[in-house]
Amino acid sequence: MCTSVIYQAGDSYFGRNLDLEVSLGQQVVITPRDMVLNFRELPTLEHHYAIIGMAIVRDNYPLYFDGINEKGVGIAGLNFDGPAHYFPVQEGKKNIASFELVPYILAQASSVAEAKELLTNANIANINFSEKMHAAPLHWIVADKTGASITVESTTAGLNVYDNPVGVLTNNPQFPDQLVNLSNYQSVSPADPQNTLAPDTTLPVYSRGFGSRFLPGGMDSESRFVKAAFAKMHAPVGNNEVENITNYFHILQSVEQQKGLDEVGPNTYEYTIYSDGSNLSKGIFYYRTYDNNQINAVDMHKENLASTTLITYPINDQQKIEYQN
Ligand SMILES: C[C@H](CCC(=O)NCCS(=O)(=O)O)[C@H]1CC[C@H]2[C@@H]3[C@H](O)C[C@@H]4C[C@H](O)CC[C@]4(C)[C@H]3C[C@H](O)[C@]12C
Repeated sequence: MCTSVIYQAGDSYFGRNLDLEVSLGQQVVITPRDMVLNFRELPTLEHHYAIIGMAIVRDNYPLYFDGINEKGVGIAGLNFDGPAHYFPVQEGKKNIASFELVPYILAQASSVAEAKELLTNANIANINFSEKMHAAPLHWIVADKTGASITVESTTAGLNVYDNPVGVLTNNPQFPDQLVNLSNYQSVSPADPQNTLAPDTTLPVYSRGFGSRFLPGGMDSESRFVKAAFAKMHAPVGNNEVENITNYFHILQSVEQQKGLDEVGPNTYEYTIYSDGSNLSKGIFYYRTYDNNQINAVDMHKENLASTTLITYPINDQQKIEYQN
């Protein structure tokens, strides 16, 4: 499972938890402005916005899991196994392979509104990256530095682009159903509840956090959607960048999957392999991993974004304990 969130705190922060049972060897990858981006069914982009995100590189192509661009737009792909449906190439449409959607949007959109425009008359085409690497069943959240966000889902009904009023995405079911489910939890609150059940009877509030008593806590995607929405909606705004990114990771940690809790096969467990969060205004990409709680950062503006070749940073996966004696 995965969870993605946009959080506004002066600047906006966007990223995700990547939950899977096996690490795919991802790296932090910068695609500079003048690296030629080829598409299977769309014109080549010789120049475009610079991109930073988590990806694997195959045949010199960045297969992004999630990323942001220098204009403050972010996008993440999350599993959508079952409802996801991609179509054959259709004449007269913008045919985008699912693995191209992240670079397609980030290379060209400077806002969610522009991303929507890019998606009009689009078709997510059922094109595999290679014989060995088949299209993954995904849906996507796109967000920008104003805090706006949309959800993009391609199902048998066609391509749906929904406004995302909560700025959260997990996995199944389809996005409108996630919002219906969220309604069930609208009375969940950081404050103590009002006794409307038996107002004339004294019912003790025997614990702090009583208002969040009915918040779901499972690993499943509906539970994570509700919990992440609650954590994000009530997250404090920090006084500076360090406080904000710290708050951001606390939101993601509220739905982090510890090893051993989500069995996806005999003795095989899905877990939060990495969490990342970017400052959409400053172009700084932060991440932590399951094995390394320290926050690491790559600032895209410290690289030559006018260059023509991919820039990669290996993941810093070693736990660093600061011994105090
Ligand atoms: C598995 C990842 C999503 C994580 C997630 O949502 N897990 C939940 C699992 S579940 O609901 O509980 O089943 C997705 C996110 C981005 C995906 C990758 C990116 O789309 C880039 C390429 C695209 C290629 O078509 C397939 C390999 C791939 C490298 C993808 C592998 C995998 O499907 C990734 C890594």
